[in-house]
Amino acid sequence: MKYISTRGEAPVLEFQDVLLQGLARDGGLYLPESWPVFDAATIAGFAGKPYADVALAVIRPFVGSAIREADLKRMIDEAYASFRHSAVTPLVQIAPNRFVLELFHGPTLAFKDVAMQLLGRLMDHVLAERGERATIVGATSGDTGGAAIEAFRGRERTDVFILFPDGRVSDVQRRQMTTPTEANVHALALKGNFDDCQAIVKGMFNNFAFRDRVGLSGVNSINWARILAQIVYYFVAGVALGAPYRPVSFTVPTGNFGDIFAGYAAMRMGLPVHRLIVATNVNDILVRTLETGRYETRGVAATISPSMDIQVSSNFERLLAEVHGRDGAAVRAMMASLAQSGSFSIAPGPLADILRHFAGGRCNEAETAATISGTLRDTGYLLDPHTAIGAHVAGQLDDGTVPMIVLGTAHPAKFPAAVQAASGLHPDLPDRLQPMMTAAERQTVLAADQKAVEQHIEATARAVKSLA
Ligand SMILES: Cc1ncc(COP(=O)(O)O)c(C=O)c1O
Ligand SMILES: N[C@@H](CCOP(=O)(O)O)C(=O)O
Repeated sequence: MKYISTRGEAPVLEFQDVLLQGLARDGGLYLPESWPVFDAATIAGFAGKPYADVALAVIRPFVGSAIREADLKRMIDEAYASFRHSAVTPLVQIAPNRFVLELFHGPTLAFKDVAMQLLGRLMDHVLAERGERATIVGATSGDTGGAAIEAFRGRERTDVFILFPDGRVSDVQRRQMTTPTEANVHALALKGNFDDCQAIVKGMFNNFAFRDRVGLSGVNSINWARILAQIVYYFVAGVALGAPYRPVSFTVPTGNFGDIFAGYAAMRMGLPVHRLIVATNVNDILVRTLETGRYETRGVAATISPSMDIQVSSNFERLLAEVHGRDGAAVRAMMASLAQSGSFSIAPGPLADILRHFAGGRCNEAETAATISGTLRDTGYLLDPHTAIGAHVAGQLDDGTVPMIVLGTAHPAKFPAAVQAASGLHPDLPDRLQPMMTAAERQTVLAADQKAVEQHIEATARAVKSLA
């Protein structure tokens, strides 16, 4: 399988290089040259199979001959053995024809583990084969950072630097990043918001001299392998509820558009998907875009669903590339307008294409809290604030024709203050995570300034390398 950039001007790459690159050198995001398509019999055959077996079947066509099948299988088996539920991503029914797909049974209690546990192993494998090291960077609004650090801590071939907005993540999220003691882990608290962190990460990828000097790799969902691993659970959930013989719908708590783009990919690969519903908090740029065809950034408000406090939604560019027939010039024009004026418009044809599959709804702070308390009262099920946004929007937009699957993106114990305020219940962390709540923290506070971050990384990454 070959990969091309959404902006059409970066080298065409094989899987191993896409895995290590992160952002394409033209500033775009990599997409597979074509979508592998499974026939109905193949999809039906996923029913009842272990998660890791479905993962191998879904992921293998994208990897091709880049990694030996036995190695790929071993890494997938190991990645999902680290999950605390035998189904890996179980479905729980919360209402007639409505389900939560629990994606938070991995080591850091968020859906990011599903991809990151595999990504860490894949990167290590490719780096070892090449005899190389990499400097991993990531921007986080809370969950990607902890999952990345968990996946890469102590790995010899990588130093991992995570940029997070100081004071804007939950205590649990921060401690997941600041308490690991391994020398290759670096938590950077930036004086800004998530969009500042993400812009600095992208800026570092666009600084080719720096990028090449430190061997930069990215673990945000700009990295295709992140999306790839997330496609799997759409198939697993879909077949559990009747696909390919009947369609299903998904409502996805959305920020960077990575998770829901994985659902779009599953649909392109043959999964019958009735609708993909984007659910946002009050930072609703994507919902406004679906309503008006105009993508327009505004300030970011801090909410009780901090992981979704995002304006610049990276993976929307992948969808734009799809609905513009992979026309790199069209994507470049929209992204240039975004960089210059903070906005761009989508032409009526591509917008209609998007709206054939996607709908969107928003959920404010009071509605989030009311959904947590109402769902607990009616069903006994405790939602985290992000999943609650999905549940609320599903309630608004579900047309009731097919099973609706709400993606359960985090465990409520990651956001105990918000959950307790809404429901009166204090969700406890699992015992294995309790020690970090009293462990010493280690972080570096920096201005939200690309140069400052680059200088810190260059100095620190070299120091760690010279110890290795
Ligand atoms: C708990 C949680 N829910 C939802 C999201 C949004 O997912 P995405 O950025 O893939 O749209 C995130 C962050 O990415 C998250 O951490
Ligand atoms: N919500 C995310 C933001 C980064 O998203 P990613 O999927 O692009 O890594 C987080 O929790 O960090």
